[in-house]
Amino acid sequence: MAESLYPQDTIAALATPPGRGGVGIIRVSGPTCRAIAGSLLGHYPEPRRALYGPFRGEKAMIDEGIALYFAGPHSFTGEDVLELQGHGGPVIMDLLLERCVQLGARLARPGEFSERAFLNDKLDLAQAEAIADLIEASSRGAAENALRSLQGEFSRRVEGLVQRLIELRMYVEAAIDFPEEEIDFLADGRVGDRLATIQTELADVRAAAGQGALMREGMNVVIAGRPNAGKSSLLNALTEQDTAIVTDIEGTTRDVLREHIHLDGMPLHVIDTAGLRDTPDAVEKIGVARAWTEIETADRVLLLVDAATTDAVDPMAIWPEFVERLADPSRLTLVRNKVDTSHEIPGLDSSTTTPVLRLSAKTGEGVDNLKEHLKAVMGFSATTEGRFSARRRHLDALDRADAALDNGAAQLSGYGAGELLAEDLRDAQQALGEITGEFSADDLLGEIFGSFCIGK
Ligand SMILES: Nc1nc2c(c(=O)[nH]1)N(C=O)[C@@H](CNc1ccc(C(=O)N[C@@H](CCC(=O)O)C(=O)O)cc1)CN2
Ligand SMILES: Nc1nc2c(ncn2[C@@H]2O[C@H](COP(=O)(O)OP(=O)(O)OP(=O)(O)O)[C@@H](O)[C@H]2O)c(=O)[nH]1
Ligand SMILES: [Mg+2]
Repeated sequence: MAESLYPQDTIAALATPPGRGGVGIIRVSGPTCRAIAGSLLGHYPEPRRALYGPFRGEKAMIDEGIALYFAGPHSFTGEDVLELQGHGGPVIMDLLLERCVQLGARLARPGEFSERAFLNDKLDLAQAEAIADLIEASSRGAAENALRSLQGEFSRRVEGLVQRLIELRMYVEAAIDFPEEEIDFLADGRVGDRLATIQTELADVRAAAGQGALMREGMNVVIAGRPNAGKSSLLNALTEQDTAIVTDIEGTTRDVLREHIHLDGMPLHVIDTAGLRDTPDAVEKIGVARAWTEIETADRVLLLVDAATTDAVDPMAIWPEFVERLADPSRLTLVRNKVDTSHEIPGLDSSTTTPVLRLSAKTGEGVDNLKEHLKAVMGFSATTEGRFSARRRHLDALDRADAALDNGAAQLSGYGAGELLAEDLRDAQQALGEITGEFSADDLLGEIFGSFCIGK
């Protein structure tokens, strides 16, 4: 039986997607696995050896399938694990699961297998999250990144940083504790040098994690503007599909439309909105309010104007109220549409404060320039080297570690306060430890694993 730090009951769940499939797998983990296997199969299975035979129900045979047994701790969860690979029909799977429950298992919560693997030190938290990211990956690039994180690429880099921080803390704390040794560590450039090295490495990890999070989550781009500017036409041009209704009637689009595309593997969520105007129409009013909600939360806002209506390239000159309502105008790109009629040269003009893109949603000229521009503003680079998947939670932790180190560096150069430096180093270490789950609150674990699918 598994020697688990956390003695647990036995859990069971369908590991394959619900519905019909060639094969369906029920996974069971916990101390009663062996007994369940004995009752179901008629004898105890040998670990890690596929066993073909009948799965017995209480009275009648349930299925003829393959059983796989892993004796803890050499299993995915670190506990005893039994897999029942049967014919993939919902009735058979239900009967098998019900039988496991009769024999002492309970139904697993979402993510509970991975949670046990984490609690039994089979995976750290970043690796466990990478499993979910791998399953949810929406592009090859995202899947490759998740696999690298699962294999420990991200964790190793974080742990490397933690190791260096520990060494530096020991040095600084020794100097505080034994002032009589007269290690004037503040004058001693080594502390500053080591701190700077850690900061550089942290900056590298942050950049890589930022790319990883971008590949996982993508960016929200909202197309906004007056009625008839060509917003829905641009959505269709970007997705290369006839998704949105396009007419020359103002107020055609009322609902928010969302489409998902990829730019070199980066997910792009393109959002078409109702044309912004004051209107007595109750339905259109709601559409305009929804458009604003999207504009306020987008990563990037494309303010689309019909180039025939204005020569201006400064959004403040075109529509000051719009710019003022944006919380952060640096998210804005001005798109001058319909260059096929205005005869402007399509492409990006970044000589202005707000970047200006000229294109024609109708002919498609300039649309590729827009795609390049979107990748560039998100800092997306197409190299895959050294990349790994990361989540917002990880970026937050890296940001906090970075802020603590910045503080520490200021203490060192400004006041020479060793105690305060030591505290900042500890804070940085703590923040990094949250990534791998070395320090983690129960509610955080609940939140992370609760978002996994059942059977994972
Ligand atoms: N049938 C099946 N396929 C699967 C899984 C599974 O649980 N069952 N996995 C589930 O996600 C993934 C594979 N992950 C696994 C990870 C560790 C171990 C395991 O037995 N580890 C032991 C032995 C390691 C070894 O022999 O090198 C250990 O860590 O001690 C098994 C599956 C994908 N494919
Ligand atoms: N010549 C030309 N016409 C365009 C271009 N883009 C859109 N149009 C036309 O402009 C009109 C309005 O286009 P839509 O895409 O429906 O505009 P919209 O901004 O979504 O309009 P609302 O949904 O009403 O807010 C249609 O007749 C389009 O064919 C373009 O690049 N060139
Ligand atoms: Mg529209």
